[in-house]
Amino acid sequence: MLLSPIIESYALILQQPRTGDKVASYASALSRAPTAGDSPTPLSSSYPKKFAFSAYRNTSLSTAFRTLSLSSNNSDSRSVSLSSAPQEEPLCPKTPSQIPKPKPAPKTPCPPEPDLQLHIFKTPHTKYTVYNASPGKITYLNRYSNTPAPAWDTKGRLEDMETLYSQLKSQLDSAATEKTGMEEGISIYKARITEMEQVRLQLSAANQTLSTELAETKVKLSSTNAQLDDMKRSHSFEIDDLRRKNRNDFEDAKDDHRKEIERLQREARDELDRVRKDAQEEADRANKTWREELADKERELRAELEEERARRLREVQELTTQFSLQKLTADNDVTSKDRELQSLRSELNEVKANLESSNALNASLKEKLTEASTSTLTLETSMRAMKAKIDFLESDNQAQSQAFQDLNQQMLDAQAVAAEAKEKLRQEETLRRKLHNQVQELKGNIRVFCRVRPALGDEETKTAELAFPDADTDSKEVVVQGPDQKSAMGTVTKANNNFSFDRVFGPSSQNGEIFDEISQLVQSALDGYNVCIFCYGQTGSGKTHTMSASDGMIPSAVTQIYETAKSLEDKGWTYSMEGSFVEVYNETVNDLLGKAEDWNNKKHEIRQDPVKLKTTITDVTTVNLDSPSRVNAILDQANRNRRVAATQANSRSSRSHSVFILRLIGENSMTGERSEGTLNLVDLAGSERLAHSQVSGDRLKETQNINKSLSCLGDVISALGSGKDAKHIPYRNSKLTYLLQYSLGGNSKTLMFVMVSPLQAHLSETLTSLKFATKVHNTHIGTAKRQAKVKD
Ligand SMILES: Nc1ncnc2c1ncn2[C@@H]1O[C@H](COP(=O)(O)OP(=O)(O)OP(=O)(O)O)[C@@H](O)[C@H]1O
Repeated sequence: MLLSPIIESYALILQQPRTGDKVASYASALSRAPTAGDSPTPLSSSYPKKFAFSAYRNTSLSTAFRTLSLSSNNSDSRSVSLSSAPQEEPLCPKTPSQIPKPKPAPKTPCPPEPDLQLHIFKTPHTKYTVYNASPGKITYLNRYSNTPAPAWDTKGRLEDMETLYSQLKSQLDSAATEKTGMEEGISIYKARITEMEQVRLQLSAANQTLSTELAETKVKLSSTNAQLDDMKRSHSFEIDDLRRKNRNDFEDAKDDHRKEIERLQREARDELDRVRKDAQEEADRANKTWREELADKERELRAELEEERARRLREVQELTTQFSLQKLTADNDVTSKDRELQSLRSELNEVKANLESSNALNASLKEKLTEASTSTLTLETSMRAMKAKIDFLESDNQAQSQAFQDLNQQMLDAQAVAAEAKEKLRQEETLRRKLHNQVQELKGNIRVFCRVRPALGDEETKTAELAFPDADTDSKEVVVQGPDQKSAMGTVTKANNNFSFDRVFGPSSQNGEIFDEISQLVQSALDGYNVCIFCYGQTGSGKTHTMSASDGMIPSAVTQIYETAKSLEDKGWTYSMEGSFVEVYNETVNDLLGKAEDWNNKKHEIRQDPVKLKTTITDVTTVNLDSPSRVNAILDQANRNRRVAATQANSRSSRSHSVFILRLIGENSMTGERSEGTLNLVDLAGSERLAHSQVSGDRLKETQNINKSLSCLGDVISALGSGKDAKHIPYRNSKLTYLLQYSLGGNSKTLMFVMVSPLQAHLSETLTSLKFATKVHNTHIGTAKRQAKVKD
């Protein structure tokens, strides 16, 4: 009975799962081992013996013995054993190194536990088996018969007990030995634990050190990161600076490159100018030759003329003397004079021929200039090619730098040459102006052209007899058959009236043809001279058609001036054109570009500037002619105003003089020269004679005023021809002559168109007009001299 708790403890131990944690299981079993007062049963088996010792470690030997004795008294068994106790490794190794390491759980399932049996062997003849058939029940068996042991076998039991005692003692000894071993093991464990503690402390210290180092390393790392960031920032700044610098360098290089290209282009242009200059030089040489020839001719002609004049004067004196002395001799002298006159005529013809050859030279010069323009075009083409070349060169700067330098040199040379060419051109233009003026002077500063208009509509049958004998050659003569004349004998004859002018235009002539003849005068206006072109003739003779038709003198002159001014821009000239258009009606000046309604209210005064030789009209409209098309608008407005002012029976254009005043101001930016010319284009009122017009009242007054102003015009021209001083020229006698004061006489150039109607009904007026024109034609103004003859 006393052994049952121990057996139960064993059973519990044996029933524990076979895990590695045996120590915990045994401790648990011992915790339930009998305490003082219990009766432990010593174990004889070798392996559980240790635990028996443990079970009794707090029990005295006597108590243990007694307990066993008591137990043996109640049983036949002499020994106790655990028949099915597992033979496992020792639970408590002797050294720390023998501490069992946990083993992994067996992979195969454990075999089923057999019924627990405890065998205790005491003597050779007695056997006690403790059999635990069921919990709490122990049976003692005879060792031989394996039947329950008899209670009476005391001796056997004592022997068994002695045996058990000796066994117990030896077990206790061995337990003590084991205890010592275990204590040693414990001390070893302790030492080991101490060691491990030290190791742990060392490890802690090392850990601490490592932590500190880690913290320091972290600090260093963060400072390194900060440094790295700083470096990155500074590096990025440096990169930015470098980029900026690179960009600036690139821009500089680009600028230099662009400048280089511009310079090369300039040089190319200069090269072009140089080539142009070469062409110009060629023209200059021809021009120079021509000029020299012209100068020679001019000198010769002047000398001849002077000589002829002196000779003629002498001859006239001689003839006069001889005429007074001998009449017969005078006849001979007259004959001789006729011959001389003939010779003079031939000389005059010669002079004219020379002039024509000069004109031909002029034309050839023009051709050369055209050639020069052509070569300029060629040069422009080559310039374009050069530009393309420059573009190509741009693509490879490095390789082309040498070529650029060469080009640069060439262009510098060309620049110098171009400057020279420009200077020569300018000199050429100055010379051309001078020569042009000389030619105009040679032609005469007053010229008369005659124009016969065609018969219109049903006028064909009523025309007068007009002939143009030299129409195929000079076109200078017109022959008008006069009215019937009865002789004393009663015969009726018709006299031929021959008129000779600078140029005669027949009925088939067109405005364009006429303008060609006067274009040189327009050029003179551009060169700074005052020019006056007026149309004289009876009503309906074609004055307005010649002046103001769409292809008339006024539009054509403006167009030519505009074009010439543009072409002179190359030579440094800039022109401004101002136009005004007035009429002189009944000795009053009206503004044709103003409002016709204002004519009665506005008074316009003519003001003269004797210093600048300039005429101005107060309060008159002045239009800036910035394009040729403006002139048509001006002419339309003038016509509208004239229509408003006209009465039913009185066309205003027939009864007033209209004056188109074009002021041309040129400035040369190269030379600083300035020119100021005026072109007056005058459409005179009808020149019908008072006696023929048979009018009265207002019409009479108009006619009187017209005749007065036309007569004054004749007087002024006559006075100019007689060489009178400017002070004695009667400009002030009429508004018309006063207005044209600085455009008639002096250095000015005058052209009169005498307009002729082809009608028989107008014959008388035609003859009167032609005679007046002849008078003007015979007037010599300025340096050029003219001679003309009129045969009645
Ligand atoms: N050369 C010409 N060719 C064709 N028609 C012309 C020519 N000359 C004049 N005419 C016509 O003759 C007519 C009269 O011409 P215009 O009006 O020019 O004369 P005018 O002398 O100016 O007259 P007015 O003194 O009244 O102004 C117009 O119808 C005009 O078209």
